[in-house]
Amino acid sequence: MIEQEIIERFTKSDFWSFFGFEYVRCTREEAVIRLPFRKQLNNTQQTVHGGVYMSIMDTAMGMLVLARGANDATTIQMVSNFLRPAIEETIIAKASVIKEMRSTSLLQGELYNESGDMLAYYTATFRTKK
Ligand SMILES: CC(C)(COP(=O)(O)OP(=O)(O)OC[C@H]1O[C@@H](n2cnc3c(N)ncnc32)[C@H](O)[C@@H]1OP(=O)(O)O)[C@@H](O)C(=O)NCCC(=O)NCCSC(=O)Cc1ccccc1
Repeated sequence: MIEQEIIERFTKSDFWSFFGFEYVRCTREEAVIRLPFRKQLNNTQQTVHGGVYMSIMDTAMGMLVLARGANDATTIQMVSNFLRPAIEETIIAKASVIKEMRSTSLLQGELYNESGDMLAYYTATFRTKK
């Protein structure tokens, strides 16, 4: 059972509204959030900044780890494979758990545009407290 309180803690945070994330779903299997384009997210090449890619993915992964029952969690490692620039388009982040261990969780994630093209692929490790 997914903790609604965790989802609300994320969606009501200042960080969430600063970026303009939109909640799609969070099940035990995956967390999905969206980020509609606005020009403030662009780098100087007029593509969405790589740090924005990592921010939405870290947020989706953090939500999933906590919603699955960890009392506390923090990212200790995250690898971003930037596959395609986002040019004036909505970004969709999908995070899932590969393996939950005693004190760490291994996650994977993908970013897509609305056409279904993969923009980036992630693996990350979260330190967790049960
Ligand atoms: C807490 C800790 C990770 C480690 O505590 P410390 O006191 O420094 O060290 P201590 O020695 O006590 O280690 C304890 C245990 O940990 C282990 N270990 C340590 N390092 C590593 C490693 N690199 N890799 C693997 N394991 C490691 C160590 O072996 C030990 O294991 P043991 O207990 O013997 O089995 C600290 O370095 C830290 O806060 N880093 C910053 C994290 C941060 O800022 N992330 C970004 C913000 S998150 C975000 O924004 C997303 C989000 C949103 C919402 C919700 C969720 C997520």
